[in-house]
Amino acid sequence: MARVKKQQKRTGSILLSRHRTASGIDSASVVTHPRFATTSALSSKAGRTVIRKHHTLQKRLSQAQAKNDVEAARTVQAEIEENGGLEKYQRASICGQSSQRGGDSSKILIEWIGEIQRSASRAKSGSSGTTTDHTIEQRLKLLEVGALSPDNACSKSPMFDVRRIDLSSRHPSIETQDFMERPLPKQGDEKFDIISLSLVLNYVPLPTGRGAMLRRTTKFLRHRPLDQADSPLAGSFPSVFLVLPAPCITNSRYLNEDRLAEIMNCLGYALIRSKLSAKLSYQLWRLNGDTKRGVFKKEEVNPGKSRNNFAIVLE
Ligand SMILES: C[S@@+](CC[C@H](N)C(=O)[O-])C[C@H]1O[C@@H](n2cnc3c(N)ncnc32)[C@H](O)[C@@H]1O
Repeated sequence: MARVKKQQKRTGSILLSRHRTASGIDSASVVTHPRFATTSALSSKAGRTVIRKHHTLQKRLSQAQAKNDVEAARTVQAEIEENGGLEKYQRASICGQSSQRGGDSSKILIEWIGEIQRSASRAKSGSSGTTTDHTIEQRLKLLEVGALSPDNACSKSPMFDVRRIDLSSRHPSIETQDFMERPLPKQGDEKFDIISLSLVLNYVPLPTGRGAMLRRTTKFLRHRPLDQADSPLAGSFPSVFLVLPAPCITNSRYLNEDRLAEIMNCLGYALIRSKLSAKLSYQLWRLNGDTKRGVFKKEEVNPGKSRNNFAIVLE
């Protein structure tokens, strides 16, 4: 029993090292063995507590690391492990994805692509007088960053050819990889039509790390014949599917829809679809142009005592 406990703790610290890499603070490159743990259900309240605590501790860890405070970092890391580490956080997130608890965000992406196809079909038949059934000629190459399982809606859809990565894989079809360390594509066929960042940006503890993650997405997207005018998907891809907890946009001192749009526009993105539910903000951003070297600091855009501090900084 004691041995099992020790093993769990060690794994937790490996997972944390990978997380530190994600925030760009510690470049230690550690590859974990894939974990195929079964998911025992957590109650909704317990799951939310685990998730909230994990985020808070990760932020404290990053702050301690930024100050080179080794002792504080060690203490926080021990607390993260006590809280179950990334493994328990992922389990809690999987429970959150179940349809009883808000569901799988990739369903919204599929809905939107269906709408885009239908409106393109209508436009085309309106101009030619004939009805055209537009289907996607080529599957869309999707990079799912922060993939928890291969069973979500986008994985089941024939529309996509999905590549999945996560800091810690829970399934053989998910690669253990930090997106911030993924080698840059050397040629077009290593790029993607869509990158999904669903509840991943808010996992990154520091505002500068979030900006860097958004900037990095632009390097993995490709413009290809889908963009040609007769494709039903012209004007919609390549893009980033960005899902955030709603309060990151609706109740932050440092971020609102306008500020996010300014940041994304600076990176060359234009908003083509969005939806706000009670819990989540879903957005589809098309990469239109070149990234500019704009700088966005942590500036108050929405003052108020009851606001949160979620921010994105572009350096
Ligand atoms: C809340 S879960 C999101 C899961 C799922 N995408 C969803 O929408 O429910 C966040 C996941 O993002 C992963 N993640 C965070 N930063 C990452 C990075 N830089 N590269 C790869 N995965 C990352 C974490 O390991 C974690 O499993």
